Amino acid sequence: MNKKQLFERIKTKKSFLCVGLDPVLENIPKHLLKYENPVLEFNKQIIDATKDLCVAYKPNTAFFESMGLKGWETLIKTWQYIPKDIFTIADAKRGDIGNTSAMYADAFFNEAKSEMGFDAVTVAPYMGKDSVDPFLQHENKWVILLALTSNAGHSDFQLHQTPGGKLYEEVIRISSQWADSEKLMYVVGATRGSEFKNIRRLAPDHFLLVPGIGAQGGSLADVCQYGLNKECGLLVNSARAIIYAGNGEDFAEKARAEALKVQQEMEQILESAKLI
Ligand SMILES: O=c1ccn([C@@H]2O[C@H](COP(=O)(O)O)[C@@H](O)[C@H]2O)c(=O)[nH]1
Repeated sequence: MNKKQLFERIKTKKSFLCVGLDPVLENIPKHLLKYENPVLEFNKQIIDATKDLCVAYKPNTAFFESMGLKGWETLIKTWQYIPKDIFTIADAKRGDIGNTSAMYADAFFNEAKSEMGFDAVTVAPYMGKDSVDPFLQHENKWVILLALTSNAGHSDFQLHQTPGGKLYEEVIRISSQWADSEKLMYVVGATRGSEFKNIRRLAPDHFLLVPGIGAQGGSLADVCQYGLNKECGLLVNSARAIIYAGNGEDFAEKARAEALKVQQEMEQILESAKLI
């Protein structure tokens, strides 16, 4: 899916919500345990309940990898279940020397080889251009580089002053020479509301993947005040606040109600910005 198509989906659905699929077996409703694969059933019901309200799904691979072989199989089946017109992000935070990154890229992009063809994968920029290039070489696929993360530890390195500015600013400035805004997005935490103005100065045209509303307490309004651009430019993720909105037999309805609240706020924001 290219940038234009992504913006079209956002306008059609009046939403830039990305639902995070971060399932934990111990947290899913007990009545699902009768299924052969309870986590897959949970994901399917969450997808069925929210697919008209969001434009993207973001499974974080850690939640699947932690379940061993069954988890990887669940990730594949979850990706396959997501409707093909919805943007898919493997939140895997990969990046290694070139030949290894090429294998990571195949793992998430090369459907013929790995049975998964995500639209995008999150990548750590720390090892530099040759670690990111193998992901960028895949046509019609996106790299989402970690820039300014939502966690408290973001200040340990990302805010460090370098001769060229803060380290995260250097990540954006240097990496934006590796690929344009048709292939590259950045992760910016919703908890970093005050930095969005600065980020838009460095990356006016790029889509930003924004985790941190919901369970982490970030504000959608603050993100949008400076984060929106002329093509929306935001995919705002929420996982726990949606997928665990309920844990009884009606968990999917509760998840839908929570996703609907976010979608309705997004619709108002898009209208006020005259993007729809
Ligand atoms: O800076 C970052 C980068 C990634 N994440 C991931 O996003 C989701 C957030 O989940 P919530 O339950 O909505 O808090 C999760 O997969 C994180 O690993 C992030 O939070 N911050």
